[in-house]
Amino acid sequence: MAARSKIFVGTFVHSKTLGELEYLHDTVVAVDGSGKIVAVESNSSADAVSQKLGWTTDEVDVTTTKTAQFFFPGFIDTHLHASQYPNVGIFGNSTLLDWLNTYTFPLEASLKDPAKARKVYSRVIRKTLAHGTTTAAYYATVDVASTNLLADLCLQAGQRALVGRVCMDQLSPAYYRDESPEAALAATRESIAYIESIDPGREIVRPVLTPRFAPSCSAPLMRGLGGLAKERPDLPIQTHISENKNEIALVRELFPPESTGAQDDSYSGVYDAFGLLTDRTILAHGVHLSESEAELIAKRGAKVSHCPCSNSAITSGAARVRWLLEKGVCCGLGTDMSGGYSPSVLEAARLAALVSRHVAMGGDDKAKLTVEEVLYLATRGGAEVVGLQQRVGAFAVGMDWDAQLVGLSTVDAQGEVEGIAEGEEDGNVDVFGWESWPDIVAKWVYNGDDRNTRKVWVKGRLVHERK
Ligand SMILES: Nc1nc2[nH]cnc2c(=O)[nH]1
Ligand SMILES: [Zn+2]
Repeated sequence: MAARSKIFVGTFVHSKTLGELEYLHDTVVAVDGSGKIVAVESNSSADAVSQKLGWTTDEVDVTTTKTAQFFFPGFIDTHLHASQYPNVGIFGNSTLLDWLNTYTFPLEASLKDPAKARKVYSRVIRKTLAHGTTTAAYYATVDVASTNLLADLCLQAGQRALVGRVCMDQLSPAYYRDESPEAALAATRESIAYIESIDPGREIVRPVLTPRFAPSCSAPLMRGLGGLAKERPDLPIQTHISENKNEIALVRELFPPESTGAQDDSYSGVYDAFGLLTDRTILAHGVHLSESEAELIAKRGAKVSHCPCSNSAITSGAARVRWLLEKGVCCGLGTDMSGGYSPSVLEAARLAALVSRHVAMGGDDKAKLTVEEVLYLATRGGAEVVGLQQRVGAFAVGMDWDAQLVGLSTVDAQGEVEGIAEGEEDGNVDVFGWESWPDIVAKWVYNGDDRNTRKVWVKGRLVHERK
């Protein structure tokens, strides 16, 4: 049975460009039973739009914003490890390579247990949806069955997702790696075939080629994955790059240019030599890229997932987002759980703003990212990073309704939060009534959290409602 049509009325905020948010007031957005936006009309009414579309009022659900509420596009988390969710906040004083061995590989390996995988994956999907993440680019684990389970659970919960089986055949403990390059490629094909079988139209879930990072993959595995990427030009690719200085030194040691045929000894050159640096490639981190690497990435059209929470938590460094953008590299935001401690893209946006200020304090004042810019990265930028810019990230006719209803609290004359009943929680972002809309949005970015994410839809389906 087709879903009911929906009409949304009130204030809508979304990115027009990197530097500009558009505020649409007294606006009506109509969404058909397939989840597509079929009308965006300002200064109109639900009745007028329904009539125009030939919809009768009793077949339409209407949702209207209240004071200090607005619709915002769902967030796109361009990089996170579903399998690492139980470890959020657990990283001590570690840095990347010891963090992987101490905390990460043991947990990921343990998700071979289907009951444990179900428990973790069900929760991470619920949690990220509750934070407004409507699209997630997930890494699962090496294990095919539990990777496929993650795709099943995303589809059931209605979270749009790229789901990747992690390819890794070297430099991790023997209990957690692919047995050979051939085994890794066969397992990857198996997982791709399964994910494509459960959602052949790629409406909600799709597979993604996932070489963990160069140090985890032998040259034959990288070559095989490059071949698969060529054979399947429709598949996205995700990996890590240039996150940590010891990691970069390791890549230089493992892949000297004479062994790969690369032009130089750069990290980006390694992926490029194996055919993995493409316009479908999502590169997480990119903290320590050189000028020539950024230029190569831009030339290939590969994208960067900026992960400020992770880069700060495991002391990887401060990625220069403005510099990447000016080089013409498309960027989005990643929570990188559990290198990052938070499941929230709003937190990633806030930290992107703060980290950019640290870059600015290092002497490059124009490095500072504005509220408008970090929200662009969280939505439209992220959509481009994962290759879904035609479908999600903004409100326009022809795009899918992937959205969140954001609600802040309003303060009455006595300084009390309005509309809070006895026993209910108090507001966390207070709106006094005299703020401009840009100020309201800035307050949300710097003080908001999942308490403000009142409802979330993916492709027109209500997938989360805050009780
Ligand atoms: N942050 C992060 N970096 C990585 N590099 C290789 N694997 C990982 C991972 O799981 N997390
Ligand atoms: Zn990661």
